[in-house]
Amino acid sequence: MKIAILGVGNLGYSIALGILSQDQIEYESLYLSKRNIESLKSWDNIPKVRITTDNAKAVRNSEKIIIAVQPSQLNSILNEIKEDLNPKKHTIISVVTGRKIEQIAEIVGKDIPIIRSMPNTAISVGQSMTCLSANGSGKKNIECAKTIFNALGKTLFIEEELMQAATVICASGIAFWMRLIRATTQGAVQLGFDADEAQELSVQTCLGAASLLVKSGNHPEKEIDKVTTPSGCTIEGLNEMEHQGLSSSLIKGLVASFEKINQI
Ligand SMILES: NC(=O)C1=CN([C@@H]2O[C@H](COP(=O)(O)OP(=O)(O)OC[C@H]3O[C@@H](n4cnc5c(N)ncnc54)[C@H](O)[C@@H]3O)[C@@H](O)[C@H]2O)C=CC1
Ligand SMILES: O=C(O)[C@@H]1CCC=N1
Repeated sequence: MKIAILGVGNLGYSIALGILSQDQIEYESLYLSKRNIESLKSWDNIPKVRITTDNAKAVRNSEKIIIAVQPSQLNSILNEIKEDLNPKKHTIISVVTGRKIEQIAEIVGKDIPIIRSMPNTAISVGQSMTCLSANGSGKKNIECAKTIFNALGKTLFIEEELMQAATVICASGIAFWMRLIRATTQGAVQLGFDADEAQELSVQTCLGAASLLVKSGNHPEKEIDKVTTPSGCTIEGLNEMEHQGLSSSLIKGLVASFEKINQI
């Protein structure tokens, strides 16, 4: 596979880190393109990696074109590369929030295979949850996107109309889970732990809770039932959190995020 990432900012950088650190992705070349390449200078010596500001050159020398720019930058980059795109050679994989496959096809043409993808920043450590959707010709090439993103976490193919919801749950979700971890860390400090220990306790417990569900496939309440001793401290804490609106505030936050994303 010859891969290009156009727009190596927060997410593009995380994807590049993930590709470079996973041996399941066999790439012949990885072109990394951004406007100011100063921050990527140290990557210049990595075998098969090419750093450039020339998007068209990156496209000419690649097959899978991952576009990771801000929504407002998308049209200009598509206009820059459209003459170099060939439907028999290229697949566009856009991770741009809120921009539909149809909007990309309007600029590059309907024949170009287009895959819309929504990973999250945990892709840099091979633990992304990545949702994918595609146009007609993109669907034929979906395996290449799955090869990349399955090596960097898990993937789910979804209808494109669910992509905004997936963005909130999975991409913004990283920030939401970070806040929950931070809050439990703050609680642990208040209860007597040093900050470093508090974070370790919180993070490992979070990982343990997620791992229990991954391994068992159980509903969270089944695992909660195992922890909540009758009249015990867990149910006391849990009920107080719910009286204060824990589940309700999380759901309202997700819905607010979803409403905002539809305006982007
Ligand atoms: N940060 C995140 O967790 C996630 C971001 N996204 C989406 O991914 C996209 C990128 O987000 P970020 O990485 O956070 O943005 P960013 O602003 O950090 O990165 C964008 C990069 O593209 C470069 N760029 C802009 N125009 C260019 C051009 N014409 N040619 C080459 N490079 C160009 C910029 O210099 C910058 O390095 C956005 O659409 C965002 O909504 C999606 C999922 C998660
Ligand atoms: O906050 C945002 O708008 C972008 C989309 C998902 C993650 N970051």
